[in-house]
Amino acid sequence: MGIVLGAIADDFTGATDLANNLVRSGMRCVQVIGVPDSPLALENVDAVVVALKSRSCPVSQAVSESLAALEWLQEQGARQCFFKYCSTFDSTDEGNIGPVSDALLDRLGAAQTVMVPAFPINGRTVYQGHLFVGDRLLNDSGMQHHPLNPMRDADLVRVLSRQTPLTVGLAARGVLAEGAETTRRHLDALRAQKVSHVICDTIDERDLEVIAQAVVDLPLVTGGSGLGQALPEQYRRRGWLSEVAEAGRLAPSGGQALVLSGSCSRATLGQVDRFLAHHPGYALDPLSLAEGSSHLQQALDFARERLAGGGPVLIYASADPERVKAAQAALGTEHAGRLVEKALGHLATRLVDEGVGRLVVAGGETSGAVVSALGIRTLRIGEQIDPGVPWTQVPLEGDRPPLSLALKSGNFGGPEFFTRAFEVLP
Ligand SMILES: Nc1ncnc2c1ncn2[C@@H]1O[C@H](COP(=O)(O)OP(=O)(O)OP(=O)(O)O)[C@@H](O)[C@H]1O
Ligand SMILES: O=C(O)[C@@H](O)C(=O)CO
Repeated sequence: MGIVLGAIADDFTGATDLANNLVRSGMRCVQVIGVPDSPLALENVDAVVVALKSRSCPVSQAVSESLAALEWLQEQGARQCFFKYCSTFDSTDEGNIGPVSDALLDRLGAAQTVMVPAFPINGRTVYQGHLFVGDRLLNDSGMQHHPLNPMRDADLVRVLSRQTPLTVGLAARGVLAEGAETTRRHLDALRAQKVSHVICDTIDERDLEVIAQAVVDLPLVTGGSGLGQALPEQYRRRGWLSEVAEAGRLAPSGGQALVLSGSCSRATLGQVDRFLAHHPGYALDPLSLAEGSSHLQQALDFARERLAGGGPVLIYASADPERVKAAQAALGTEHAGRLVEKALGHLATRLVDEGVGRLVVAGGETSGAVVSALGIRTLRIGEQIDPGVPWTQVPLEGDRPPLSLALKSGNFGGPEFFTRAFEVLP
């Protein structure tokens, strides 16, 4: 018997977020970085999340990597496929949510999928197809300033329709309120009208349960990690899960404590400010990084000195929208981002080599860069720090104890996240 759920996540923090919710709902889950090129031991595993870095790359690359992940997950016997993207629907008019979903549907020979980005516990809800972050519409939530994929429209039917030639429809709250059977019939009716993508309203956990029940037999579901919290119960009812697993407890960790932040999201900016009130931090500036290696060397020296003094230490490129815009105007958006990601990846490898054993990374793209630089292939999910962000554990080479690693999505975590993370760790 193969795995029950095979998930493809378009970034690394998103993958960890989904894996965290699956584990908390009782699935035994492994997260892998990229499509594995060697066989994995998957006994006693119910779900595998393949973490890609396909959110902001060219469409053709996102499609081909996602299809390769699907093929691998099918080889592992996955009964259902889950395309995980951001709860703030991060994408542009070109993609990648639409084209990747289209390609997955086509490869699976399926006529329809649902789009369920909501994550109510973290304030992401959808009503009449409009995405809210807390009490703000998406386009007024700070996401309109995102460095790579500014979200300037909260109407997801409209947003997705710009990304796909297929027809996009809506399962509105009124339908969900009638229960799973009515929702399933609504999906069937839309399918008969050739609606391939159905944006689902979701205002609370109950809606997620209804959706999960209505879509458990679809070959492909898509969305945020909220749906991942509700699906395991449906798999259990189908008898597909053999036992209720407990979220793994990680071995106690040691080593120096470091935070690397490349996220410019509103929540991260607040967390950076709070951390700096009591702890040392060094600001990386893309314009100075572009001038040569001395700025990065200064950051490294700063971190070494402060880590030796006991830490935790923060190195951050996180900056307000004006400063991000200025750097992007001078360097180009992609180049500015790449300079920052490369610098943080370099700091991570050097400082982990030198004794950092507890590492928090903020930002999805940033996490992708850091995890790739560290050559990490698989992650074990451990204690949750805040909703959507668990500690994970990664084996290190030689006889070194494993690295404790937390990958924080830009807008996740409470204001004191960067200090709280180290308090939660055993
Ligand atoms: N000062 C800066 N100027 C320009 N670009 C920056 C700056 N600081 C960070 N960046 C880039 O902005 C991007 C931020 O994306 P990232 O995914 O890491 O964070 P996020 O969007 O807040 O997180 P998430 O995707 O989890 O919501 C990265 O590519 C990063 O390198
Ligand atoms: O869904 C979310 O908000 C996160 O898991 C994420 O993908 C941010 O990068």
